[in-house]
Amino acid sequence: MKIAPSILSADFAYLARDVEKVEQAGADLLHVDVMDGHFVGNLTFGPLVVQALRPVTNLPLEVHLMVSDPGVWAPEFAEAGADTILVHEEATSHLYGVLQHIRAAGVRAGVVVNPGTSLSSLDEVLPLVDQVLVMTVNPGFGGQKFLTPMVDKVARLYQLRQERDLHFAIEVDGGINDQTVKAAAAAGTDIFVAGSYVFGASNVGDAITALREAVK
Ligand SMILES: O=C(CO)[C@H](O)[C@H](O)COP(=O)(O)O
Ligand SMILES: [Co+2]
Repeated sequence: MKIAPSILSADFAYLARDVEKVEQAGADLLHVDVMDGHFVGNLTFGPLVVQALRPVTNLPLEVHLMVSDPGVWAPEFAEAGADTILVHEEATSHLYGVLQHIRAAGVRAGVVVNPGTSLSSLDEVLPLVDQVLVMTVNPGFGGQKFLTPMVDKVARLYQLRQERDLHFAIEVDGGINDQTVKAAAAAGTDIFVAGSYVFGASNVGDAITALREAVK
């Protein structure tokens, strides 16, 4: 399993310190929630923050683009040093092209589905992506409750991957803690985003260990 702490729940006044903490605690990558106040009702980081983080960590940076114009912003985040860029299916009518451009920039490309979006809408892009992110909360805010019905969606995605002999990583994002991680793992998740559970803990290392122990 890979654990991707979401810096949405970090202390922004001490971002580099918090990133270092999770890196030392054994996190596998860093999840950066980019929100534009339009696609979702919250406003967070721009490419300059990714550029600033790049030299302070060796962790791969994955950028979760919750913006209305992913085709406009993806090249900016690629340039800033993103290792993976995740684009919402719901955000663009040019999904295939945006994913192609991300890959052409030498960056891993992923697609994201909101809880209400069917996996069938990903049919044509699945062979093109390195990662599929299943939202397990409605996007926009950290600290929300895990949507249990999404476990079945992950299981269906896992089955689809096998049937079509594809190799994308399966990721979940939202409401992951030492309980919800179990069902998500059993359904076939490879990468777990965790924001409030990790950064809200008194010891981030203990929180990361608890996630790993919970799925053993
Ligand atoms: O994309 C997100 C919200 O849109 C965040 O990555 C997600 O909510 C993580 O936070 P938490 O683990 O606290 O739910
Ligand atoms: Co996210």
